[in-house]
Amino acid sequence: MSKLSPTDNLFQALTYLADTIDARAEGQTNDQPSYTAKLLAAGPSKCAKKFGEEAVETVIALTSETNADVANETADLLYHLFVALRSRGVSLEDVGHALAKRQGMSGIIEKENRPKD
Ligand SMILES: N=c1c2ncn([C@@H]3O[C@H](COP(=O)(O)OP(=O)(O)OP(=O)(O)O)[C@@H](O)[C@H]3O)c2ncn1[C@@H]1O[C@H](COP(=O)(O)O)[C@@H](O)[C@H]1O
Repeated sequence: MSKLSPTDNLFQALTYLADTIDARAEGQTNDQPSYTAKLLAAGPSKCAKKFGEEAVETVIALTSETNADVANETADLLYHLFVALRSRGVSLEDVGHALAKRQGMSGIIEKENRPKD
């Protein structure tokens, strides 16, 4: 079997994480207490708050900590984002569609073409 590229690893890790969060949301555990289930049970506002806390920790790492710290904080951030999305019923496919619509479009031109208030 051919070796996975770093991109394949990231994709597989994100897919595995999303599937695990889905499983916890559906009550599947591995006979250990589940942090994901606890967070989801607390509701979307709590999930959003935790995501915000992790975002601040990621900003601090980006501005003043090591690259290894940045990678770890980013992993926390992605986990909490996925849980927050699940708590709101927004799927990764929904996010994928939003990203696909933007492909090939300059961010500067998109901003210039936004409806004016
Ligand atoms: N990637 C993660 C992950 N990243 C961070 N965390 C947890 O997020 C929590 C954040 O830490 P905090 O100190 O902010 O949490 P806290 O103080 O308990 O939070 P509050 O009191 O504010 O609610 C810690 O308990 C971390 O272990 C994660 N918990 C789970 N996962 C993944 O989700 C899978 C399922 O986890 P369980 O749902 O726990 O089985 C795991 O196998 C992992 O793959």
